[in-house]
Amino acid sequence: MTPPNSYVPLPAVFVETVAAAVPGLAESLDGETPVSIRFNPYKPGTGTTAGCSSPVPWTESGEACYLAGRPVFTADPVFHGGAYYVQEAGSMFVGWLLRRVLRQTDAAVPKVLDLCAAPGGKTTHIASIVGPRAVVVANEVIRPRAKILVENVQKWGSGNVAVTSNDPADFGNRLPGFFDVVVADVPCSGEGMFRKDYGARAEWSPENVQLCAARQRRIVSDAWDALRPGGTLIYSTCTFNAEEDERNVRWIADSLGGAVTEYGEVPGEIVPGVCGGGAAGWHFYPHRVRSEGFFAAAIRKSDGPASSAKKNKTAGTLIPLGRKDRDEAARWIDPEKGIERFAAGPGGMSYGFSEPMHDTVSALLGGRFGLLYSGVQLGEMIRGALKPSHALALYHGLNREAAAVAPLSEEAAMEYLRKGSSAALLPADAFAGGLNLATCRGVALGWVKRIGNRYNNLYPSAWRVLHY
Ligand SMILES: C[S@@+](CC[C@H](N)C(=O)[O-])C[C@H]1O[C@@H](n2cnc3c(N)ncnc32)[C@H](O)[C@@H]1O
Repeated sequence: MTPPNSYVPLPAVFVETVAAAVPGLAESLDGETPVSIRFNPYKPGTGTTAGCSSPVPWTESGEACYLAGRPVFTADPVFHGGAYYVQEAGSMFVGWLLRRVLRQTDAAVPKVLDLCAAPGGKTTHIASIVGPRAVVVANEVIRPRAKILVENVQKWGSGNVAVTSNDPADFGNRLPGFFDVVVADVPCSGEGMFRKDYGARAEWSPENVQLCAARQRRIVSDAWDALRPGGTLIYSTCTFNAEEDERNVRWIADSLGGAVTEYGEVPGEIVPGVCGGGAAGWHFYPHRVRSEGFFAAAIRKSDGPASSAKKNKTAGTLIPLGRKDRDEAARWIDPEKGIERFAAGPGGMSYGFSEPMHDTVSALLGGRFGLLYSGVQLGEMIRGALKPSHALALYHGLNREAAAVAPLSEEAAMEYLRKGSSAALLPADAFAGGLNLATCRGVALGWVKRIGNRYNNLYPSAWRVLHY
């Protein structure tokens, strides 16, 4: 058996076919991998900018940067508080496209479906761009991966994401015309990862490319009806070959009914894919840009009536909190951050939603979607008092007046994230009596409850930082 990431040569057929068509590509796949991070605009000024070397050219000012080296991210407390996301630079181009798509949409509050969403790189980026009152439905069909997606969504703390775990066809069948934008970051043959992941080289074969291309077409066509007429599909892969990239884009436009959108002003090093005579999508080649391989395209769905054949008319029911519980819930939330509805959810938990998120969650429940998370999980309401959940601690709109704030040093914060209680690193007098919000460099990390000279570290056991 090949040990993890031990050297594997580039597949010969790949070199002779895909790479031969792009001079310089094969050589670049043995070079250094750039490291880049994207900051959380909902938690401004809290990420580490110290290691930034230069901005990622296709992002907005201050949105993302390359780092001079690769720090141990797990040893940085604010990484666990969602201050930034470690994301491949090319993948951030989805944000570049989304901004242009949204400028052309007439939807006042856009609804975006991120169809293949785990672990959440694009989801957190989309949630940052669309604003707190818009709605992102992040879907991941594979359950264990969907759990990681929930964790990353909670850490990001934007409050505008619902997480589902469904087959793409469920969206096409049960929510026709619901979304203004669908992002399909489809599973692919991973040629763009050949530089940093030798496992991807070992798994590559021409047959697998064909299988991936067919699966990608199936995923997109299954979900296509969920996109409203005039809405836009953003299609992306982390591979170079035309089967999964340009040819699939052409197939989507021709067979499903849409037009490939062109945008000017793209940074020059990004190579437009050529398809059917016109530009169709953009290629990120590692010998041209500081990025792993990536491809993205935007396809505007033709105007026409929304499909309604299989429309599910039953809206799900969210049970609103009674007045007293609602007042208690509202006390924990900054009223400026757009949470307008409070409802009881599964497991005795209470949730906060913007109005558009409330409507979306109702539609998802009505369509019997596997809803794993939505809006802001507030916590458990026990006899009129909220026992706040961990997700609320990480929500950017938490009212910091609702509990004492305990600012921790880096060392103390790491001890907290280890779920430790060392008297030397994390003494009880770091906390006020009762409930405390543990923070580091202003970023919320989680809750601590102090009773007398003892305290309970309430960081979730499942998230405990074990190695760094
Ligand atoms: C390229 S990854 C997504 C990465 C993610 N968008 C991000 O930026 O963090 C593709 C995802 O598609 C999921 N997937 C695999 N098979 C699928 C299928 N048949 N339908 C939908 N999604 C699938 C994988 O589990 C994986 O999470």
